[in-house]
Amino acid sequence: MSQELNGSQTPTNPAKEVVNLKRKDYLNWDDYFMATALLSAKRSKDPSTQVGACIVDTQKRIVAIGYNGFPRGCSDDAFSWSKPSDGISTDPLEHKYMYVVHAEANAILNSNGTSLVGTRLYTTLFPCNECAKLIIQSGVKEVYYMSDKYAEKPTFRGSKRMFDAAGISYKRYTPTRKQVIINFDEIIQEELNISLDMKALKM
Ligand SMILES: Nc1ccn([C@H]2C[C@H](O)[C@@H](COP(=O)(O)O)O2)c(=O)n1
Ligand SMILES: [Zn+2]
Repeated sequence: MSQELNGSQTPTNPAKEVVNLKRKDYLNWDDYFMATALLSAKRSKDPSTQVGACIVDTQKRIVAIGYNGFPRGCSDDAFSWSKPSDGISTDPLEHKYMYVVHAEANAILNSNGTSLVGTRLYTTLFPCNECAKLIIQSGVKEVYYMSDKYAEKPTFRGSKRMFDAAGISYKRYTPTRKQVIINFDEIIQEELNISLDMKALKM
């Protein structure tokens, strides 16, 4: 028996199945933002610890990224990446700590005037006390970190104390996958294969 539709009804076909080719292994948001922080860290020239940070707004838009490096104009060839434990020099002016801008600080500076109020910061290393001050003052509300390897150092204990007082939440991030691979070669090869296929088809 056929049914008549009145003005407020729309025709539906419950028997029809939607063929959905949506990928299943796409990156989830958190892995994507932490991977962005990790990719950013790859820009760092620090020989011992490369740090990356990525700041994301409530609409899941990346508003800033940064990594640890020397300030603009302070060339990596003129300033040293050594540190006291290297035994190269005892002069603090020869150590990286005097000059390096931390990843989180660089990310905040790179936000270029965009409000960071209510944002979330993904960082590959827990923020130090100096970065914690900037994070708090710029309005970042949440911190996701990968490593807390310096947790026992007073500067890192100090940041937790400030975060607790300021109501900033901080959480160690556990990725949902083992790796994110970016294989330039594979992409180039795929394009070569396609153009070879096209040529073969024309012949
Ligand atoms: N949250 C942090 C902590 C440290 N950094 C930077 C500062 C140095 O370049 C490096 C640490 O060097 P290490 O003492 O491990 O030889 O990481 C940062 O950007 N953000
Ligand atoms: Zn710092």
